[in-house]
Amino acid sequence: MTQPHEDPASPSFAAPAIAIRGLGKVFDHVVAVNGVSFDVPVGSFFGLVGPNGAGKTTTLSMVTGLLRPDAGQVWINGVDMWADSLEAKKKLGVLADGVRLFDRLSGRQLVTYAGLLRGMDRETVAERTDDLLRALDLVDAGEKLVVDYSAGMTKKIALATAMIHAPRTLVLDEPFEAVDPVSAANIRSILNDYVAHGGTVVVSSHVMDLVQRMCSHVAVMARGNLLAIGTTDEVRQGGSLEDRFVDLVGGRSNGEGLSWLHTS
Ligand SMILES: Nc1ncnc2c1ncn2[C@@H]1O[C@H](COP(=O)(O)OP(=O)(O)OP(=O)(O)O)[C@@H](O)[C@H]1O
Repeated sequence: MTQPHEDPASPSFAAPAIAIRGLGKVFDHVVAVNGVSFDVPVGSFFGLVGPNGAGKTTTLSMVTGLLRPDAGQVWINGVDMWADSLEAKKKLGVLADGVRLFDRLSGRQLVTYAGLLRGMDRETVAERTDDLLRALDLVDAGEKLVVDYSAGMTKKIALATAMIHAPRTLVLDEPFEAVDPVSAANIRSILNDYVAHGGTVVVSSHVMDLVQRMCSHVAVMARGNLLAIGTTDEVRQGGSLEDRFVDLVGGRSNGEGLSWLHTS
């Protein structure tokens, strides 16, 4: 199980990839995240799921140092994100939702910039940029400005910027959104390979089928609370993850009240 039992600040604590304790955020009286606590084990492929407005992006933004929590703490491989952000951020690669990219750069320039910003030498950055553009099927688009990319291409180039420095943990908010099926399969195999070699991946997604097939662990959030957490098999309890998700979250409406939409 991935529910926390120990204090991450204790010296005997075997640091998970991410430890979250009592994390909370309120926006204008809306409780976006309501004091959640969980661990993401090292080497796991961890899915964070929940309906629209559940608090997934807010949680991931606080985990990755983009949004200051109102309450609680986050440790990345044992390093306190908000006490030592610089050190904690070195261990992370982040694909954030809705964050602007420098889109007047070409794809190649953007990935190169991300590598240099991480303090890598030019030669390694150039080699890895070539590898990433090839793996993500962006070689032809490498010289094109990011502002002219499609939504899926933008997602893929942002993913490349998150991976260039070979972080220990990747936190990816909706990495498959708008991405075509072939590119999604390529991204999945890159991520599977990364996990097989000791990396940790956290993804948020609305696609239950994908999460069930891909993730070793799942957390289900709704209205800022954690409803279930564990290995994917523990959470789905023998059924499909989608059925379990609907059971936990509720809210099926069957289109009631929309009879005016019927054409005959
Ligand atoms: N900057 C903000 N200002 C005000 N309210 C916000 C802000 N960001 C998020 N919220 C609110 O916090 C709640 C959680 O939003 P969040 O974006 O974290 O949900 P989510 O689970 O990522 O949703 P989705 O699946 O639709 O992306 C929502 O009620 C949202 O309206």
